[in-house]
Parts: sequence; C-alpha cells; structure tokens
Amino acid sequence: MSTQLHSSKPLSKKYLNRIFSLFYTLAVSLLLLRHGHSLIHSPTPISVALYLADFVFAFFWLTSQCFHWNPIERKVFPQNIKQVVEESEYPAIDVVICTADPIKEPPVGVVNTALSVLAYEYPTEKLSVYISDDGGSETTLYAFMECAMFAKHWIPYCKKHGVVDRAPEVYFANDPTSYPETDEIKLMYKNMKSRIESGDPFLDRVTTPEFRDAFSQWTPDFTRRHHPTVIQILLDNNDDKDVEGGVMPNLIYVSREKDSHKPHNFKAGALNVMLRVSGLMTNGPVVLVLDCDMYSNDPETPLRALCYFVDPDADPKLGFVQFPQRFSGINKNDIYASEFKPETQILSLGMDGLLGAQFMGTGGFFKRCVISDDLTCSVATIQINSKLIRSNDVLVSAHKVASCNYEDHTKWGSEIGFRYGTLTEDTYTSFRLHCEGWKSVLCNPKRAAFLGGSPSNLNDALTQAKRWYMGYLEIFFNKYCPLIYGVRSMKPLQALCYTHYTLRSFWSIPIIIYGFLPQITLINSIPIFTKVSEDGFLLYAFLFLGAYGKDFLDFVVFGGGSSRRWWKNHQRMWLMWGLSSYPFALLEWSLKSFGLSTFGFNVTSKVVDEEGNRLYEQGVVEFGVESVLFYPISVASVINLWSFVKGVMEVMKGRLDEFFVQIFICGFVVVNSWPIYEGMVLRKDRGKMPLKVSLASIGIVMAICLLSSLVFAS
Ligand SMILES: O=c1ccn([C@@H]2O[C@H](COP(=O)(O)OP(=O)(O)O[C@H]3O[C@H](CO)[C@@H](O)[C@H](O)[C@H]3O)[C@@H](O)[C@H]2O)c(=O)[nH]1
Ligand SMILES: [Mn+2]
Repeated sequence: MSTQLHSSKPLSKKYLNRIFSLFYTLAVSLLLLRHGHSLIHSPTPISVALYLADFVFAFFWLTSQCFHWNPIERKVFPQNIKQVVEESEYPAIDVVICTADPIKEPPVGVVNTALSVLAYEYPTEKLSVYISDDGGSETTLYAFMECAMFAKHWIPYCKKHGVVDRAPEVYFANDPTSYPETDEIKLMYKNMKSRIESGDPFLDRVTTPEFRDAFSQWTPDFTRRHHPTVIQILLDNNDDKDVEGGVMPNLIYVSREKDSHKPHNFKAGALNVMLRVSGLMTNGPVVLVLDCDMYSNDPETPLRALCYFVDPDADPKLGFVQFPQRFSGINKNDIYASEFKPETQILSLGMDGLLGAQFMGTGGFFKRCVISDDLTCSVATIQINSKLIRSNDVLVSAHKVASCNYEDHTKWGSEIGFRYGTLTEDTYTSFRLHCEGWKSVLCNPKRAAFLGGSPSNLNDALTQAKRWYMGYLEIFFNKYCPLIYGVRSMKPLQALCYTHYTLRSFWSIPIIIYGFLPQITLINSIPIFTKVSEDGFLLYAFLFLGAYGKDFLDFVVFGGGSSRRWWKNHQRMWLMWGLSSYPFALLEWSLKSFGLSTFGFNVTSKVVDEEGNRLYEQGVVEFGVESVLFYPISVASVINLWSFVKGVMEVMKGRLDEFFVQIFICGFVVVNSWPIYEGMVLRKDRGKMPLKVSLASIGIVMAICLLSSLVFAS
C-alpha cells in the first residue's frame, strides 16, 4: 500500500518560458539602447517620457520572469493519510473566521462559512471554529447562537449523506437529492435565516440565561470602535452533542476590545488576538485563517493540508499550506477580472517552485508555532489543550489577551504573529516568514477548496485594488524592503517576486504615458514613433505581440482560462487599474507618507442588490456612483477616441506610415474603452456613467487639447 502523501513536478512550459525570456530580454535591451541613443543625440521631453515608460515596463517584465523561472505543480493523496497516522493522532485545527461589518458582510453569509467548516470531514473533537467580529455586532452574535443550534442538525446530516456543498445556502440552491430529513432541515435553515435577517429585537428569542446575559454587554456607550472584549462560547465539545449524540466541534465568538484612541491594526490585529485566545482555549497546532465570505467548497480540505503536516519526512521549515483564493458567482466574462487568475493560479505556481506561495489572506493553514511565540515547532509534539474552555481561569486570561493594551511593549505584529504596518498584512506576513527561512506550499486541487465573493461593481473593484496597492507600497518602502532586505535574506528570485508585486502601482507611469502622450501628439500632428517602413518598427511589433501573446498563452493555453475572459477583462482591467487604482494608490500613499492623511481599511461589500446583480449577470459594467476613480479612465477614453479620429484624418492625408504606431495605440484603447462609451452615451440604467463625470471628462480633454496646442506651437 502506498504511503505517499504528496508529490510535485515542474511544469512542462518551464523551458519554453526560459527560451522566450531570453529572446524577449534581448529585444528589450535593444529597445532601451535605441532609446538611449536618441536620448543622447536629441533629448526632448517626449523622448525622455518614452524612455521612462519603456524602462518601467522593462523593469516589471524582468521581475515578472522570476515567477516563470521554475513553476511547479503539486498533488496530494489524502486517501493515504490513514496509512501514515491514525485518526486519533490528527492534530487539532483551530479555524479563525474574520468579519468586520454586519452591513457589508451580512451575518447569514458568515454563518454559512462557519457551518461549512464546522461540518468538515474531520474528527469533531479536534475542530474549533473562532469568529472574530471586528464589527462588534450583537446581530452577528445572535446569528451565531442560531448557527450553534442549527449546526447540531446540519453536521450529522452532511456526514450521513456525504454532502459535498456544506454551506447550506449553496447546498439548497443547488437543488439537492432529497432524503427523508431534507425538507425539514431546509425549513429549519430558512427559518433561521429569516430570524437573523429580520432585524426584529431578538432577545425574546434567546432562551438560555447565559446567552441572554451575553447581550447585556452591549451597553448604550458600546460602539464598534470603542467597546470591551466580548467572548461567548457557543458550542463546547465537552458538553454539546448533535442530534444523533455525536460530539460537537467548539464554536467561539470573540469581539476584541476596541479603544477609539488606539490603532487596532485591522485584520492583522484581529488575527493576533485570535491566535492568543485560541492558544489559551484549544491551542490547536494547526490554524486555518478564513475571510467571512470564503466558505468551504470541499469537506476533505483539512486532510489535504494534513498531507504536508503529518508527513514524517516533511521539511521542518514548512510554515503554511496555502489554498489559492477562488471565487463563486463570477459572471461569464469576469468583467472586473475578479478571478485574479494570474496572481492566484499562475504566478503563485512560480513562487511555489522557489520558496513557496504567498499567503493570500484566506485559505492558509499555518503551523501555529510559526505565527506565535512558541519556539518548539512540530505539529506532532504539541498537545491539545485539555483545559475546560469554559473555566473561569481560561475566560479571564482570554479577556486579558484580547484587550487592546495587551500588545504594548511586546513583539506582536513586529516579530510575532501577523505583521502590522500595511493594509496587505497577508503578503507582508508571508514575506517576513519567507525572510525568516520558513517555506510554504500551494495546494491547488481541481475542485476549489474555498469559494468567496468578489466586488460586483467597478467602483468596488477599483477601490479594492487601490487598497492592496497602497498596502504594497507600505511594504516596499519599509525597513524590510523586499528589494534590499529581501534579496539578502531569501532566494533572490523569490524576493524579486515580492518586489514585483509591491511596486506594481508604478505600472501607472508607463500606462499613463502611453495612454496620453501618443494621443496628444497625434492630435497636434506630431509623429513620435518609428515609421512602419523603418527597422525599429519590427522591434516594437515583436515587443507588443510578444508580451500580449505570452500573456495569452499563460492565461488561456496553459492556464485553462477562457479567451473571452482574457481579452475582454483581464487585459482591460489591467489598463483600468493602471489608469486609476495604481496612480491613486501612489497618491494616497504619498499623502500619508507626508503625514497629510491616514488610511483606513475599506471593507469590500459582500451584498449585491437585485438591480446590481442583474447588471452583473448581464456582464454590463456598473459605474453608477460619482467616484474620482472613474475620472482618469473616462478622460483617457475620450482623448483616445478624439485622437483616433484625428489619426484617421492623417491617414487620408497619406501619412499612415509615420503615424501608424500612434493610431494603433489609440485604436487599441478605443476598442478597450467600449464599455465606457456605452456607459457615457448609450445606457439609461442606474449603472451608467454619471453625467457629471462624462461632462467633466470632455471638458478636461478640451483643456488638454488647447493647452497642448499652445505648448507645441511655441
Ligand atoms: O479591520 C478589519 C478589516 C477587515 N477584516 C476582515 O478582513 C477580511 C478581508 O476583507 P475584505 O474587505 O473582504 O478585503 P478583500 O480585499 O476582499 O481581501 C483580500 O485582501 C486582504 C488584504 O488587503 C486580505 O486580508 C484578504 O484575505 C483578501 O481576501 C474580511 O473577512 C474582513 O472582515 C477584519 O477582520 N478587520
Ligand atoms: Mn474579500
């Protein structure tokens, strides 16, 4: 019988990648040399700008090759686990689910996520689920009281019938096979859902005195930014049994103390509190971190992670196992490129072949010792904490470690746990762990391990990206800079992967230059690129087609993505991020660095109303709000249309040869801008581009034309 638990092999495209890299690097060098030459001979502001743009593109292209150097693919064999360890020897798992806002993250959704992991195919006495509620919401606590009761029916039902979709919302929506109890459970779920969503006072529905007492902590001066710690044990595996008499997993609600005058370090702060509280209560040697919307899509997932943790020959430096973020409910063409396919499923394979994939904020199984102050690091040797989680001692200590002063003068957040100082605590924490010598693996099963939601309108999508790229700048311009500190502390190629990500907002420089300079000059009848009939043209053509062609191959041919998704969205969203999220990230980060503003963590909304959902399902881009993030996009789309028209006029004058590259660029942007023109002119629904943004953009373009004609005339 086989006892192999996992395997890995290099992707076959690896050598193709390397050969292509070589040729492309030569072409890029040639272009930069040519540019350098013309800079020395006839420096003009235009040639300087083009050099800068191509230099930045070249930098990102080169650093991105690190992801393509050694991509690997892994497999796990959970069916062999029992040959290696007995079930009674499995490590206990503590799951932490973060939620932060009962309006943007409806408690019913969080409950679904919790139920999907409570019902894992894993010994229930070794499973504990902790809810971290940064929203400090009674409704969320109430929802979990309901959840605890429903779970007593749900868990045995799922296990008895081998249910795969263990988030009830998903299960019932998929029209499940009917068993004798199905209708009853469905009704139970429906009633629970409507009780949670009703918004009626719920106290009269809470019967146990202990649970009623819990709500007395919401005194009149309790606000989400200022309140004492609330800890409520909702299920305790020492006492609670399911309807068939089986042991229940632990379920614990925690809302850490908040003081409006103290920074709370957003999600990283919440996770560190949860590490300490769970450490006191159950101290599972494996900790799974989940966002509130990332429900389990496969009940065997913990066994897959275990394939790495219980392997007797495992690398002792293995720190965490990451399952890529995958999403449910993405529309056919993925109009906001919310799948993040390159980052989650293509580039991550490349990091996996170096030191390991980065932590993606959710879906990461950590060895507890790696993110806590425990120095003996072995999954097997840590004992399950057998103390009664309800005992007074434990509860008193838990309140202490959840208080907002507990971390003062400690290394939490700087050397221990999830690291502070950035809005993207996930990337930063894994970067620091990789610097410290820890490794990680990417476990990417065919059936997604977790599925979550993604932004459902353009403003949310751009805002989310802006937050990430601000967070990335905070990581780069820091004493642990990936390029300086990182390259010295870990495999340089891995450090360059982090460099690539954390500097991405600078992609805005070439994108803005190419989005405006060829256009403004074309409008003023000034050719700025080589003619089609000159040799240099072939170089440009190769660089453009090479970059896009390679991206297409990675996304569609090797990555299995659809070509419509690639063309209509992946590459279009890149332009949108480049014009909007990236430059705004740079701007806001600069303002913060000069002490002129501060950042907040703008939680992404997980609610979509009917109209929003309809637009999304039809694949129509939803603008709707007057967001500043739309201005650069709409200005660019207008100026490109105008210059394209001017270009056609030049062609009629017989000047195609010298203007071809400029006209091509405008045409490319115009094609990509189609949804924006539609939103400005053709649409009448609520998601159309606000009139104010459209008019202002036209005004701005007129001003640019006027100004530029004055400049070029002088
Ligand atoms: O002060 C906070 C802010 C957020 N969260 C939670 O953090 C999670 C992620 O927030 P969300 O608004 O969904 O952000 P996304 O941009 O979708 O999150 C991505 O990016 C984050 C880093 O910016 C990672 O932490 C996430 O795992 C990753 O999914 C959610 O469960 C929130 O409840 C908190 O617990 N406390
Ligand atoms: Mn999210």
